Amino acid sequence: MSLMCAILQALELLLIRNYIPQRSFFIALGHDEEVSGVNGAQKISALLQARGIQLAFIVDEGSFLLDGFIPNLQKPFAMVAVSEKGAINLMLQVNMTPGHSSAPPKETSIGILAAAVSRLEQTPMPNMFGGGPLKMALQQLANEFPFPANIVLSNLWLFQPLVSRLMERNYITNALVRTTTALTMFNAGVKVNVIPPVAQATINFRIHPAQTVQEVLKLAKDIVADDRIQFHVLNAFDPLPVSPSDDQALGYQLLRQTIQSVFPEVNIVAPGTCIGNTDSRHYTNLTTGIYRFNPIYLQPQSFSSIHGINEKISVQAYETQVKFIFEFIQNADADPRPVPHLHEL
Ligand SMILES: CCCCCCCC/C=C\CCCCCCCC(=O)N[C@@H](CCSC)C(=O)O
Repeated sequence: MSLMCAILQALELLLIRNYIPQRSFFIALGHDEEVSGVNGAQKISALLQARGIQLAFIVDEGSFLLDGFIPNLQKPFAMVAVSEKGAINLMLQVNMTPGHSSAPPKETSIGILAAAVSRLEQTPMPNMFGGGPLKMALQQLANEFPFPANIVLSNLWLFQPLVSRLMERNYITNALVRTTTALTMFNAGVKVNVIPPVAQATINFRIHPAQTVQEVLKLAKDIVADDRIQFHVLNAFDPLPVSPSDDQALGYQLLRQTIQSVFPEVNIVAPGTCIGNTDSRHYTNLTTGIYRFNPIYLQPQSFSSIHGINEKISVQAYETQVKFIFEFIQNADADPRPVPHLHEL
């Protein structure tokens, strides 16, 4: 929400200054972003495609200036998400004969389903650490760590098993190394003395970039291993492709340049994976450069306020958000050539 307001406010400031852009900018604000984007972003994307428009890159929400997420890393760093996890909403259902609770059967629909979802919760999907943006980010961050972590991260060919285990210890970094399994809904029973005929549970999986919808479904079926349980895929999509982050990647380099200018205290800009889902997945038909970055600091203690209690942003952080977008639009307008990568900041 704050990002949307910041975009509009930055545009207003540009208009007040009679700013006339040289290149075309599209501002796409979907009204249903939190519930799939099917009637907003998906339709905007189809309309742009019908008009023959191709985009140099797009920027959406989905990652931050991360502060305190990795133990021993003293300074914050900017993570620009160049990919995004996939997702499956899977509904499990058990149908049993209803009856009077005074003489219950050995197993009920609720008991069978509860055991199944518990198996899913207790059996994490495999740790997929080993490639993609996360490994690149850790290698870029290596020199920011004190000894011996710097040596460990510079030599992932040797220490990969150790690092992948350490990542599992924290529930946020764990989400970066595997497909996550979240039990989000459970419905059964309408009366205290009736054995219910139907029990339903919904599981929200966020798919690691190295896996697919089909692979995760197969794993889930193998873990549940109970023919009495029906599987209904409510909706699903594979992880998003990885956008370029090399020296020639215009969108990434413009973000890096603007981050360095607006947040001079940040030494490292690294590519990463968005663990949530954004509207940007509806725009893969228009560009291969999709970058997710919200120019605000995020600390682990604020993570739970996203979609949680007392979600907020300080006035100062909001002002910086506006400043970032104001500068980013002008930087993107100034020169269509990628900005050379500076290794020493
Ligand atoms: C190198 C280690 C650092 C690890 C830090 C990771 C921190 C990531 C922090 C935040 C991720 C927030 C994700 C934002 C996504 C916001 C959008 C959103 O909520 N989308 C909904 C929409 C669903 S529609 C299918 C969602 O449920 O994801």
